[in-house]
Amino acid sequence: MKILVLNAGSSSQKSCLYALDSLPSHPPEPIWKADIDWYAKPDSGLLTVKARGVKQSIPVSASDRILGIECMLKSLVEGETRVLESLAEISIVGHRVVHGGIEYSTAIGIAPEVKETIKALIPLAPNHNPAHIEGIEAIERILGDVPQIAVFDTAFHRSIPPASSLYPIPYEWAEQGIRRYGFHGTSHQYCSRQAADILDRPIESLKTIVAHLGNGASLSAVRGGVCIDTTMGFTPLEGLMMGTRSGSIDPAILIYLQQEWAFTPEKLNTLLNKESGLKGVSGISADMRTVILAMQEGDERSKLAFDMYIHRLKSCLGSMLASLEGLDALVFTAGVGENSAIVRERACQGWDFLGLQLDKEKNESHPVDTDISTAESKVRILVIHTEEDWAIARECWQYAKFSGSL
Ligand SMILES: Nc1ncnc2c1ncn2[C@@H]1O[C@H](COP(=O)(O)OP(=O)(O)O)[C@@H](O)[C@H]1O
Ligand SMILES: CC(=O)OP(=O)(O)O
Ligand SMILES: [Mg+2]
Repeated sequence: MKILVLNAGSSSQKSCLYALDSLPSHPPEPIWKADIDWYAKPDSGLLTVKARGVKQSIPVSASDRILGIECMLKSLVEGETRVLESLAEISIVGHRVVHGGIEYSTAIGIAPEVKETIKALIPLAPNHNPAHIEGIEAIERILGDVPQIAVFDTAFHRSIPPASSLYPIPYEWAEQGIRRYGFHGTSHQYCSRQAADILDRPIESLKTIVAHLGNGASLSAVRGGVCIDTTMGFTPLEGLMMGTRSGSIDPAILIYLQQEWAFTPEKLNTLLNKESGLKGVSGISADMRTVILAMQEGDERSKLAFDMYIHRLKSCLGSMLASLEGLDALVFTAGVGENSAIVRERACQGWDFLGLQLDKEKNESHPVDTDISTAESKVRILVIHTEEDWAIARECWQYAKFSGSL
């Protein structure tokens, strides 16, 4: 079975193709991978395709994204990256969908009403849900009625109990859907299961915190495989300090900026989502690598941005720890979590009273899917390569199996 996965972000469209005869226990390599960076150049995007040992870069239009996605799919059947005779060989398409609202707690086939719900949720995920709709409509146009599945970032967090999923605001607002949804759920779920596998312990016995630190960043508290708390909220803006997002700030700042500085909601949205976080504080970059380099070269604002990032990460770790009332494993994942030894080191400092001890050497040895705590540590510290695309493909496989199309 050929499963195509589309993972649309605000600034990129990632995609991969899996060819499966059976469901493997470990993530297989996709046979084709593509990535469109819509902002690669001021006037055009850049498509990068990797397949059959070849890497190709092709400029694509950024003003008509559906055309760009068409170009990406053509590379499956044409040229040096060709891996299919025809696009009709694709049996099913899985989409990462960031916001599923209160409506969806599992993956679901994309019927017209599902598409309408994803559209209706655009105000709650303005940087993500429009891109998912583009991806779904591009597939409809190019592949006709191939089954499409939505796998929601919010689904894994539906188990969070009301004491942590509701805000202390007029209760009627909660009844209208203003509550914590949480995001990156596919990654949190995959990593918490993988942690149990690596530790060779039943997931039911584990209290785990997953730190998904990418461009967007969130923590989850997982008890016995069930999510009980997370740092992102009604939208992916709450919680940790991120690349370009502020994370949590006093809500009265927004009232002040509107009343005293005449900021419009649109302006606030752009400034808090795209011009804050590491980028806003350092004034240099949203990319943790660049901020660390500048800090090491003596740039004061980059040092401040880094210190704030760590402070907020540790505060939120404390909050997840309180929800779990204990901790067996702390997992680092996503771009920053998997690659930055200094972020892991600083995040793990000061928890001696918990018996949490990082092994410095292991931490600096580019660890993947491994334990980086000392033998004496009472809490295991793991680095896990997140496999959101594979988790989505697996959902597609299961959906196809149970719907009888396998
Ligand atoms: N070696 C590294 N050190 C620090 N940060 C890194 C490193 N490699 C990647 N990153 C960070 O990872 C981020 C991207 O993470 P990723 O999980 O791919 O994000 P997303 O899926 O949200 O786009 C980049 O912005 C970069 O800051
Ligand atoms: C929900 C979210 O923040 O996603 P990403 O990290 O991909 O931007
Ligand atoms: Mg990501």
